[in-house]
Amino acid sequence: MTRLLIIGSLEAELGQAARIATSRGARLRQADGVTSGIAMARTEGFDLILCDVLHDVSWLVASLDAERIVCPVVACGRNADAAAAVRAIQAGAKEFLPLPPDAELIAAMLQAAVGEVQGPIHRDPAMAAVLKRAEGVARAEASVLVTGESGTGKEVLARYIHSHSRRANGPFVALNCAALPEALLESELFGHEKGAFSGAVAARRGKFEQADGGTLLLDEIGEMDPRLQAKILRALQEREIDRLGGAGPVKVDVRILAATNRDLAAEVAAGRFREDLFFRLNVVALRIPALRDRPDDILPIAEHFAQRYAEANGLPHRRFAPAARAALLGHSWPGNVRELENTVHRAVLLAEGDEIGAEAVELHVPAPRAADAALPALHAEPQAARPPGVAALVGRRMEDVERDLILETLTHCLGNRTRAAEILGISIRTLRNKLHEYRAAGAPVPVAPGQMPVAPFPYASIG
Ligand SMILES: Nc1ncnc2c1ncn2[C@@H]1O[C@H](COP(=O)(O)OP(=O)(O)OP(=O)(O)O)[C@@H](O)[C@H]1O
Repeated sequence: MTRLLIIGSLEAELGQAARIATSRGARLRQADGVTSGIAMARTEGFDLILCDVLHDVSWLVASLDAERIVCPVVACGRNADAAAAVRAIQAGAKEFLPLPPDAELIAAMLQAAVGEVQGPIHRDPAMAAVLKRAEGVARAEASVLVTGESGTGKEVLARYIHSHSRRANGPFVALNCAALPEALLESELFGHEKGAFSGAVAARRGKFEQADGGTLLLDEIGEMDPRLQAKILRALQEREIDRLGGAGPVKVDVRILAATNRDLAAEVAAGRFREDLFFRLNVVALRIPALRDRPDDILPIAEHFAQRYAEANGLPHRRFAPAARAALLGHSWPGNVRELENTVHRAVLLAEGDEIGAEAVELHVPAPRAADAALPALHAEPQAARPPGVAALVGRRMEDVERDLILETLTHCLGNRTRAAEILGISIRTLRNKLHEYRAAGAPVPVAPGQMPVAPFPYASIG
């Protein structure tokens, strides 16, 4: 069920949008203005916010961002012209919905907000086996640990488990444990009371409370600090959490799914991950194979995205030409499904003619490990054995070379932070902190594919 917040008056066309959304199964809340909308978003989880352009969309997006409330905002307005759509997108809205509303468009938005409802697309027997196992465990209450390389579809599988569980009508809440520094992650997980720390201007429910009655996905759990691991363990064992600054424990009824692209058993052996928590999470383990190890999935997933991005960009649906299919099948997909999705998205936009030809399928050949490529060995070999290009770096500041290497690697990984951190051999948290610094200094930082605006109308892609 999609949890929708509408900011604006429900009289006239916006009320019509609200009726369409509820008839499609959305749970609706309404706020008269941005301030009350943000207050609601702080305490309740929403999958989507629809905001009338009569209100300050830009302030809404900036406030959500500042409070780290992750929720897509769709702006909507009457008598919409291209300029109104452009302004909304520039203000940070994900899409623009012209009023009066189109029922199909609202249905598509609701579906996109909760992700792939039909579950992972697959044809390969290796993936079919994983899904069969997932369905088998979905109805149990046990924790599930989903592992697999970055971009293989761990979150998609977690949603699939939730939608096949007894909790399907409850909320599905996901949190990326690598995205935040420890102190923020703690308040994000467990919530806080007003005044619990400087900056806690209002009380806020954490993800555990937001997921009450449903499922909480702890993504990239391998990155979590040991002190927080202990708190997660307590939440799992006692079924209660402590808000920061709270007077007493709060009961929560949450099923935990965890995902990681690390080898958690090895992390336990290395003393970086608590063994007791590992056993608690690893009651059922599901490993998603890399895309190169399930080649029969490549074309069905590519067709799916070709259709989806053609629709989203107002283009006709075209099939892949035989040479394009061969190119897709011949690639090793180091970025897995995320890379395939991005490649197909680009191919749909680049293709000319009645089919998507091989020339529109731009594939990135994996680079050698950055550490091998950029740095000379300690016991330097004779000049000729050095990686090419290193001599050209002499005279540059270490800091600048590091920044260029990080941004170049991220571009190579199509904006995928997890993959870039893997290649660079640094933690995702370090990578994110560095990107934050670079962005603050005005450097252009590549955007992750999942964050690329997908425009339902040709003009909404501007901004
Ligand atoms: N089988 C699939 N069918 C359709 N879409 C898929 C499938 N697997 C993955 N995707 C899409 O690929 C992208 C990456 O998937 P997802 O975020 O679930 O991967 P992940 O393994 O959790 O990545 P990370 O480790 O980087 O967090 C998403 O846009 C998702 O919708």
